[in-house]
Amino acid sequence: MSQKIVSLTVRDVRFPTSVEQHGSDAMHTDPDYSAAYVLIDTDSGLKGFGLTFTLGKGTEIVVCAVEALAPLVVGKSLQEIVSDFRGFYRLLTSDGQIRWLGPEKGVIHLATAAVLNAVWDLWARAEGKPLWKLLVDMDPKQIVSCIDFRYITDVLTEEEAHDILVKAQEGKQQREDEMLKGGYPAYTTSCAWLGYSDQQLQQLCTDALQSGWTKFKVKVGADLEDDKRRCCLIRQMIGPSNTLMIDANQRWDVAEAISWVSSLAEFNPLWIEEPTSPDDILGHAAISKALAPLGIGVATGEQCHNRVMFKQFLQASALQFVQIDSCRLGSVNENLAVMLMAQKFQVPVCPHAGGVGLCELVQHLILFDYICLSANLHNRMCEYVDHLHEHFTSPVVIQDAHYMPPKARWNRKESNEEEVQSFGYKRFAFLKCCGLKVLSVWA
Ligand SMILES: C[C@H](O)[C@@H](O)[C@@H](O)[C@H](O)C(=O)O
Ligand SMILES: [Mg+2]
Repeated sequence: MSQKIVSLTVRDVRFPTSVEQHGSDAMHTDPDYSAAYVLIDTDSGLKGFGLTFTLGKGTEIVVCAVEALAPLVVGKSLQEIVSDFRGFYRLLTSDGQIRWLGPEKGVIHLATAAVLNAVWDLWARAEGKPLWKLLVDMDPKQIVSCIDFRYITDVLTEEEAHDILVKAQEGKQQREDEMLKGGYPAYTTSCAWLGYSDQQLQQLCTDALQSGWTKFKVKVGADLEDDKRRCCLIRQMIGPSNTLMIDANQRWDVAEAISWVSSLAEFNPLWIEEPTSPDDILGHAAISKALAPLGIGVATGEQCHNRVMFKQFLQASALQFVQIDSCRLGSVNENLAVMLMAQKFQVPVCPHAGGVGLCELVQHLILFDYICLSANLHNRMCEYVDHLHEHFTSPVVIQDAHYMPPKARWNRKESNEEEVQSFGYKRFAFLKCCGLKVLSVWA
């Protein structure tokens, strides 16, 4: 069957997370976790679901951008798209009248991600596999055929990428079995959003320790004395051997970042995340260099808007942890490019997932990264936040602080609408929202 795409619709979905300060940080003090939520319909009845993560009012603009891209998608068949996925990626990112808005950055790139995430979902459903499994089962040639290597061939050519993937085939089955059994290691950010009180932080940390969490991220950057007190509190609670990370969400200038983080070095953080402007590659390099003697790495990526930026971060040794994001970059296609470059530079990938739906999405990418690329778990972990999973028909499964791979197989022939919304790349069918309850209040 051709699976011709007959329509693409997009919804503005918002959650009032700011009311209880969930997701708050030094720059986003009142975030309402939101999504531009895309539905692709085909002539066969098969659907694809995709989203991009945004905050509150900004969602309106992303929705407009998705609508602007829709004519490039409607009328194409899934077969046509995936037989030249690189070409389709370029089509979406190179439109003569739209690319001026980016190119490949900002609102238009978030929209590209939402659309492509839905296309990947459609493909995974058509194959009857969760997305990670679709990727893991693809041969290296097919994987590289999805990637646009334009602007990165000075660091990674198609041939090199292919060789990296071929080399990593060894032990692949064993790693897949290992993941199915024990899952991929995760860390939690949910104990220590900036707007949480000390009491709340302590309670959440106690609960998290009891549930088996060993790696914790704390928001910092608004007030140094507050940061010292909160880091001290959490370090005391988790003990010296558990892992602590800190995240400033772009709050500082370069020199300020170095001195502020040096003052927090006694709490032994593994990384400082987004210490300064996400675009300041050389600034991040300076911070990395200054903090290396303290044993503190620099992590960034949630607002690193494309593969070219990641290329330069890697070339400049400006980051020690690559935080890919399934919605900031151009979906799976561009994330594959970044994971391959990270592998070449031997820098660990630790995906960003602080938002609605990001955990559900990015788990598929990190499973691919481990099984088909890195074969390494040292200093590698995927972020987890404990919010809004109830809005997904199949939320992520965390066991003993590990992401358990989605195992669903979707059989098109036996499906009904409920099943359609329950399997595949993700299952980001926000049932409650699509019932418009949340939408009508918050949109
Ligand atoms: C506004 C958001 O919650 C951010 O604070 C969040 O994505 C964060 O930077 C993270 O690393 O999870
Ligand atoms: Mg962050």
